Amino acid sequence: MHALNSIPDVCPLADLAVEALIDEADLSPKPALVDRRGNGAHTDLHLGLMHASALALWPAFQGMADAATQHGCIGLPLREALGQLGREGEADMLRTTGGVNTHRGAIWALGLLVAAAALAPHDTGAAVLAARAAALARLPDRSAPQPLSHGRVVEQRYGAGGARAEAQAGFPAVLEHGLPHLRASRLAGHGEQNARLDALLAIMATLADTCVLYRAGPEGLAAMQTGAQAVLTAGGSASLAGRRRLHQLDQRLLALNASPGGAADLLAACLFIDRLDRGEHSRSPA
Ligand SMILES: CC(C)(COP(=O)(O)OP(=O)(O)OC[C@H]1O[C@@H](n2cnc3c(N)ncnc32)[C@H](O)[C@@H]1O)[C@@H](O)C(=O)NCCC(=O)NCCS
Ligand SMILES: Nc1ncnc2c1ncn2[C@@H]1O[C@H](COP(=O)(O)OP(=O)(O)OP(=O)(O)O)[C@@H](O)[C@H]1O
Repeated sequence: MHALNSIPDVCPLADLAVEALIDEADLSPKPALVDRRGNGAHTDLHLGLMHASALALWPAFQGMADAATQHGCIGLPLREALGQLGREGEADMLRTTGGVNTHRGAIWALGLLVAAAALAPHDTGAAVLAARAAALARLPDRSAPQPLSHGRVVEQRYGAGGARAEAQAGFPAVLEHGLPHLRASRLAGHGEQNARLDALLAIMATLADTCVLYRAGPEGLAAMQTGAQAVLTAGGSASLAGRRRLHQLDQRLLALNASPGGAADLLAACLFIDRLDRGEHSRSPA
């Protein structure tokens, strides 16, 4: 276990991961998710809890960066060290939130990406970074317990691969959808918040989000994907027509209790990858 008062110096990679989580939580208006307006479809979450959880994860991300630096290459020893650190991070999260799952998927995605960045701190372009994270995710972790998580239930019921498959494939939802939309919206002058919302919507439009599948089944998933695409087709978050569609999507997902938590995690991963791709960690590697 890590103690916050034992943090040595500023760690850019762990800082970037925590900042990505806080930026994701603060982004508003997100459909059916916790944001500055409220709790979305979640009775047990609120923005303060998301912030506290994000901050509590700093030592776990720092530990993952350190482990990658120490091991120095992709292989089973590093994979198993990361698995242990990820589970400790989850325990830190649950202690902080009183048992509520605020960031399980995000610890997984960002943890792999932090380790991938620390392995080669001067080679953190989006594609190579995601490929290294994917290689780590594909390695088996012999010590991993196999609890019947919501993701496993949904995998058995609908064949959705969820957070594991997304990471093992190199985060296609981020690289092929989130990141291109983030940058296209910025280039179009839509403003940073609208660009981030468009990135989230682009991820939602294609993702098999196991949070949504667990809570609302295939009907909920279809509502999420078609509703998100409708916002983008109408002109995105910066347009009046897009904002109307976004409001309709929010109402529809709330009615279905369908919170796109997996898409939210991947938006945080997208913001992290974007900043590394732009060289924002180069002051000091880990
Ligand atoms: C792989 C994880 C996410 C467990 O996955 P599983 O699907 O069984 O769990 P669960 O139902 O709790 O879902 C996890 C979360 O993933 C997110 N998610 C849902 N769908 C998706 C998707 N398609 N893509 C990405 N993330 C998704 C959601 O936020 C969801 O809450 C993780 O908790 C885990 O096993 N960690 C072990 C520790 C480890 O190995 N860490 C090493 C790297 S840090
Ligand atoms: N802003 C956000 N609002 C809500 N969920 C988010 C947000 N950002 C990320 N998430 C992700 O959504 C997941 C929480 O979703 P959910 O509450 O459905 O989880 P669960 O533990 O599978 O289900 P339940 O709460 O029904 O037991 C977390 O893993 C978290 O990473």
